[in-house]
Amino acid sequence: MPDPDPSRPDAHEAEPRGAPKAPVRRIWEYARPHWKALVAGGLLTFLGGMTGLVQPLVAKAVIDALGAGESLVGPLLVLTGAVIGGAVISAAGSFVLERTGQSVVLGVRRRLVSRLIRLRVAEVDRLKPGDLVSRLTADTTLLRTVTTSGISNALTSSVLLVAGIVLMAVMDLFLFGVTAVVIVLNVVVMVVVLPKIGRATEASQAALGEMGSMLERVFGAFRTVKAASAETAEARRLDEAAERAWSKGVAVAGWSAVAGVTAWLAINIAFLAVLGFGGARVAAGDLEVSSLIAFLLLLFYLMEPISTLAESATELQSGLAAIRRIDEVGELRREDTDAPGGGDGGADVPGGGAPPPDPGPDGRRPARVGFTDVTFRYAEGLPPVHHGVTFEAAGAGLTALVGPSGAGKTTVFSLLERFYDATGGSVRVDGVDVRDWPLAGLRGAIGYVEQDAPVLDGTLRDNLLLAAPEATEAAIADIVRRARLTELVGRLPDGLDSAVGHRGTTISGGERQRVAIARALLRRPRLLLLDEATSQLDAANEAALKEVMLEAARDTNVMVVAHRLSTVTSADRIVVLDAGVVRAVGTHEELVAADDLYRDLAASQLLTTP
Ligand SMILES: Nc1ncnc2c1ncn2[C@@H]1O[C@H](COP(=O)(O)OP(=O)(O)OP(=O)(O)O)[C@@H](O)[C@H]1O
Repeated sequence: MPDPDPSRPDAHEAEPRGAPKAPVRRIWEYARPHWKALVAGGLLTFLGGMTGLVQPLVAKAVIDALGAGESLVGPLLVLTGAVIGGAVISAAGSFVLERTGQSVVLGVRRRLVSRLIRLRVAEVDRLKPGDLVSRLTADTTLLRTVTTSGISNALTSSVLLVAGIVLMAVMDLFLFGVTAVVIVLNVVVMVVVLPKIGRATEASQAALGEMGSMLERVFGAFRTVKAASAETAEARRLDEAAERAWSKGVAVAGWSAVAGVTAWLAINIAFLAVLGFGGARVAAGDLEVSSLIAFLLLLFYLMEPISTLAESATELQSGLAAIRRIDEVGELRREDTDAPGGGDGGADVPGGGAPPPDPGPDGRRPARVGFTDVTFRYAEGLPPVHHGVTFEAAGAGLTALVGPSGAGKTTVFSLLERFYDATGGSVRVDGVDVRDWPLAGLRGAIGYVEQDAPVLDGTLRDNLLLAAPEATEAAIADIVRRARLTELVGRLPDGLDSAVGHRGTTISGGERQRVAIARALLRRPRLLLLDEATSQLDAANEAALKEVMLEAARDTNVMVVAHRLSTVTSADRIVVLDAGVVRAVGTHEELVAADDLYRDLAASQLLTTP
């Protein structure tokens, strides 16, 4: 048996994370796998844009030809070709970019799903699932805009702008100087406005996430909300969050408008300035009219790249806000629940590398469970739940955990499933510390029925097969019979293929517990953990399932948490937990004779007289 090493939990902790990367680099990391498509789309858009650049030059040629009395056919044909060709190329470019944006989002969503589904239980306990959902949906959608139009538009507009500026400088250095002053002023305004857009977008997305969490809270306890007549109060909370999202959205709109109008004003002021100064120079005979017209056309042509650049910068800020929220999910600790060779290998809580212990010739050897001096607290700052729990539950048989509410019984199961790691001592299955088991192997050996026996949205069959997707029809039929589900299956319109509703809303609490027990048994576990699994059953069904439990205990290590001692009087051993320590272990008769707390518990349930 490996000796517990107090420093060990740290060995399983996350590697220290590196310094946070610059957000623009993060955008590039998302886009990098698609760089070829991005370059292709960007090039097409750029080419489409360049055809526009030809237009002022051809217009100058047309005017010059008019003045010289030459034919207009050639320049007009070139102009028409440039317009049509430019339109087709631009459309192709925009499709390629849009497709790339969708692919980037797909990649991000896949990565997020893979991370979310593998989060540590402790992380999900403290987070709000509604907010996580909004990160997967709303924030990734925001990212799409950046990677579609944002990056490539910014690049192509910059190139077009530079090309236009060079052309201007070549055409007339003085007028170019006038234009440059106006454009620099525009850039200064942008530098001030853009970070405000980023911050407002992030706050707006956070408010959306908050709405998701609130909705989840309401639908998670819908009947309670109704019964408490709390609809109005809950709706008000949702309204407030919606208003927060609205006000931040309005702020984004306001700052985006400032950015847009600044770009527009810059071009128009530049136009007026060029018209004024250029007109004066034409009047003085220093500049040809055609050159002034071409310069003005060029200026108008640059209006589009400049406003696109402003738009892209705005989108980029929104995308960065989304990336910050998406990246926060990457910071959460997750576990390696994949079979060896599976997963992405980057888990913060890896399963141990030791080969799982031999499960016996038929894969059904009952597991041995051992706790030695286990200490545990749920989080820093919270009081310890276990103060040194020690007990053995080896081989086949029924072990019951009893004790007052809050004594730490469910926590014993959570440590066995490795939802949490003990802070000290050792939790062993088959003599191997659970941290040394591959996680998938450990959980594969265990069947677990949670306290509130959740049923997932889907059919009854989906629910039974959740932990044992390969189970045969015969095995399912056998489990249905043993878990006393035959009557339910017969009553449901489509038998096993009937939907059981969101959280099992169309079946009763007792039926839900039986479905959960059947699901755990179908897996043919070597260790079966039942947490208050029969608390909602009527006397007849409880007696029947007690039979099932005892039958399973013949070749499985079955551990049950029970408040109703009637369920466990025939257990092979009863572990009495009180305030995080094991105060006694024995059979019912031994404990009634030797342990005051157990005797009181038994007496209060009329099993014995004090
Ligand atoms: N996820 C959690 N985060 C923080 N504290 C928790 C968490 N789960 C349980 N606790 C606390 O740990 C203590 C032990 O809880 P546990 O559920 O193990 O008790 P229990 O003996 O199973 O109780 P019950 O019989 O009422 O189900 C309780 O004080 C509880 O409030």
